[in-house]
Amino acid sequence: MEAIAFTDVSKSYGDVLAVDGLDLSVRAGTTVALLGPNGAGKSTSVNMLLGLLRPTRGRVEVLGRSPDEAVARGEVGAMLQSGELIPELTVRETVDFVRRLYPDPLDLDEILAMADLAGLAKRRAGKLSEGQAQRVRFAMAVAGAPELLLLDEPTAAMDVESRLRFWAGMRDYAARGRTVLFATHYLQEADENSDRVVVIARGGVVADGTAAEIKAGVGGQAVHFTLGRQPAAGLDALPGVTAVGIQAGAATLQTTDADATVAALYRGTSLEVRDLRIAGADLEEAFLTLTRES
Ligand SMILES: Nc1ncnc2c1ncn2[C@@H]1O[C@H](COP(=O)(O)OP(=O)(O)OP(=O)(O)O)[C@@H](O)[C@H]1O
Repeated sequence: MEAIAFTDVSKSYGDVLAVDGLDLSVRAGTTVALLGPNGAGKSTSVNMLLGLLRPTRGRVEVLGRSPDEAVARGEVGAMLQSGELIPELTVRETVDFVRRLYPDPLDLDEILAMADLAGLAKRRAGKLSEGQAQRVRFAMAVAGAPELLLLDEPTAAMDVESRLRFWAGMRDYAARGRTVLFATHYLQEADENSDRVVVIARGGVVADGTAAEIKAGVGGQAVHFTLGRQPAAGLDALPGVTAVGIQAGAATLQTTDADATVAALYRGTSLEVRDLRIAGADLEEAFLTLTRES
């Protein structure tokens, strides 16, 4: 069963085309990271899944229904980029208030434990740090035990420790067989917390797979070595080389054929090459290659 289905979806704001012919389906039970640079169309896509925005063209389905129906049935939980809490209510009161709106909510203490809020249950919402308030928003999003959980840049205001705790809570929820889609710019978060990474740029999908598949698909390698004060002229003409970077006497050659590049570096130049190292493209390089404006 598909939890999410975008079929040839476009969304324009006036003459800005924010989402451009998006086709994406997500099987129930999967955790998907929607990764993309600023303005790629992530929030617009999430808001269409919630029925907050209507597509200009195409069809959006959530759990086999229209977004409005799925939301009305309490099947979708969301943590959006903003959302004020009621400052006078305690954390416990806030979460309990929300869970009572749903037909079959999770147990209150279970929610507080999952969102790592048990120690803050009596704190008034107005006294929370921004990272703590984000954990309350997460608790509110899972309170109704939704089949589909949507998280739009959930860790934006969190420090390292809060992030780790947050992702542990998210994985706990996903492990119950629920579908989770989260939007992020953080490559590492996408890599570590999803089953599938969908990279979007300019409103469309530019790569889709596990983080390992995306890295392999870009296929490039990097040859690093110490150049010191020797001249760098000619490095860009070596076989396979697509880009040359020199920083503080250290050279990095991006290449499509590391063997040919290294062979030519030793045989075809008179450079004294030291500390040579070959590395696969990491997700960051893959992301930059995929989303570069051309
Ligand atoms: N209400 C709006 N009116 C006009 N243009 C908009 C509106 N909302 C978004 N846009 C534009 O649509 C494009 C996609 O925006 P969107 O917020 O979906 O991207 P995003 O991937 O979520 O970006 P970010 O990572 O910065 O949150 C951008 O060019 C943005 O400027």
